Amino acid sequence: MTLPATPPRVHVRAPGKLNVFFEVGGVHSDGYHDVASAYQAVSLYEDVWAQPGDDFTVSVSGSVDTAGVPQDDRNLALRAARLVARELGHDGGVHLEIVKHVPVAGGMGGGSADAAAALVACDALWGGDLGTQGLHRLAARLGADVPFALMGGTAVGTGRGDQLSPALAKGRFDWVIVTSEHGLSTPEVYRHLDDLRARTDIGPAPEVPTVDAGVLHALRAGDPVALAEYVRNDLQAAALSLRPDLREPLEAAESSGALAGIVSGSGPTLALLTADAESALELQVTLTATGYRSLHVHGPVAGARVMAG
Ligand SMILES: C[C@](O)(CO)[C@H](O)COP(=O)(O)OP(=O)(O)OC[C@H]1O[C@@H](n2ccc(N)nc2=O)[C@H](O)[C@@H]1O
Ligand SMILES: Nc1ncnc2c1ncn2[C@@H]1O[C@H](COP(=O)(O)OP(=O)(O)OP(=O)(O)O)[C@@H](O)[C@H]1O
Repeated sequence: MTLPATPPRVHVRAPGKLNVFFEVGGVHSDGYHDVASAYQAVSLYEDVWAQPGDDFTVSVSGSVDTAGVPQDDRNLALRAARLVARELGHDGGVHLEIVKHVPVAGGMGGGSADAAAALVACDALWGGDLGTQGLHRLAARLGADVPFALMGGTAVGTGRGDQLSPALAKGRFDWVIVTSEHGLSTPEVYRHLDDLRARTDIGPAPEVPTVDAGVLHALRAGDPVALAEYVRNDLQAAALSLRPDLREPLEAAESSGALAGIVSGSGPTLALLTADAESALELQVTLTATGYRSLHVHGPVAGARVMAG
């Protein structure tokens, strides 16, 4: 007796990210800003399963509120799948099953992780061999954060944030993240920063955004205390202006043992740096008892990769 063939199914996991340091320069006519980012991939993951289908379809579930995630052609992972199909000349479709753990519109690049995972999954499913460079090229067409979700680890991103070079990081960094019920729109936060720069005294955009050498040194040394001196995010002023309620948990964290606290990317998730895993656990317990939704994560972790089974 022959058993019916099980359709092939590829499982890829991709990480969320924090911007340990983020400097924003001037804006171009296409609406994009020059940036300098020190990215770190952290242990909060998106899982994507890809299996052959007649059309391009997606289903989304997870441990976070997924109500804001489109399940049609606007879904970034589905757009990634279509790009791979076009690139490989593949004429079938795919069903993507996404299980999300990264907060939606939270500033941790969850949609970008889904897209990176879909690129890798579809390339594997259809027997393509796009390779690191081919995948990176497609990733950059999908969004500024997508190439880093492919690469993972710790890296410096310039240009739109998509021109990457790996950064050395020793050991692990323990972070507590504080999540919000409602997300922030990335373009709106960037626009608000431009507006604040034009109207207030927060200072002008840097001519050439650059990651401070102190950040790279602290990462290389595996020294969270030194890193705390340098963590910074230019989008923070805009995110806090749009969401003043974030000031309270930031202050609470800093008085409860965090070495430093910043808004992650375009927010509203907060990233709190701690000395080690034990301190992170203590901080998380304190913040949870105060009523904040918090999670302990660590970085760096690997980028999008195929999982066994
Ligand atoms: C805030 C960060 O998450 C930090 O890593 C990224 O800069 C945003 O990356 P992303 O969400 O992948 O961004 P995209 O989807 O490419 O762009 C969304 C919008 O964000 C703004 N954007 C994004 C990246 C960049 N360097 N400058 C920008 O001004 C633009 O308005 C753009 O239309
Ligand atoms: N697969 C996806 N997962 C989540 N959001 C998606 C996806 N595809 C499209 N989107 C849209 O993108 C928006 C931003 O989602 P995402 O969760 O990536 O935000 P983010 O983490 O703030 O992004 P970033 O930090 O890269 O700016 C969502 O509000 C949603 O409308």
